[in-house]
Amino acid sequence: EHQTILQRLSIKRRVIVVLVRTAEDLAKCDALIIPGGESTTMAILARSAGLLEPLREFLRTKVVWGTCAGAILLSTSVENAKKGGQELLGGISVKIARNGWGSQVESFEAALEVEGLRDSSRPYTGVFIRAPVVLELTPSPLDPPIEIIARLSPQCLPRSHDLPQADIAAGSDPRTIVALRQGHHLLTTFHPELTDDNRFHEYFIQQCVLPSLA
Ligand SMILES: NC(=O)CC[C@H](N)C(=O)O
Repeated sequence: EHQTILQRLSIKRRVIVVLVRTAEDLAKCDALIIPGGESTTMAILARSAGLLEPLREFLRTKVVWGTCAGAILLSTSVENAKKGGQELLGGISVKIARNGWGSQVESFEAALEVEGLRDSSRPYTGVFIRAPVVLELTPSPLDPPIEIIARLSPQCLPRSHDLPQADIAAGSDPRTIVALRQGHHLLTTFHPELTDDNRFHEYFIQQCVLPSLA
């Protein structure tokens, strides 16, 4: 789905999309999207494909965007990991909870206002499927700062939420954060590839990837 959207973007510079299954595929890339799926399985498969270390190395210098399970892999610490643990790649200094809004039946959509998106006052539909929840921002003083680019608004929180009203109203609860950037990485807890709206992928190419190649 990410590939389909990237290929239909109308930007001047052509984007060549490669599906990454091996370290050789990865070596061809300037930037990477780690898609949704199942983070524990993805980490196990990445290990057996010999991709974990190449991915960690890639993260040190290149642009990476993690969506949903990909966002979990990009985090530095995880709660609610499966028995046996969860290997992470790290790269973004957040603590995240797998399935933080509940199970499949609690999946939901929410209208988001995303900072920096083209036509940003037009809501962007976030699709949340067994989505992770950001529990805490944990940058050390030496880490690049974290920029929050979208939060769930009080009216759009899923029914399963139990967040304190005062913190939601103040926009200060980290659990309402659904998109953020740190250094050259981007994290979204929802699935921008599952909408017809190209704007998030356009943002990724224009605001994250192209500047890194300049
Ligand atoms: N839609 C998704 O990517 C779900 C993520 C899944 N809950 C996980 O833990 O990996």
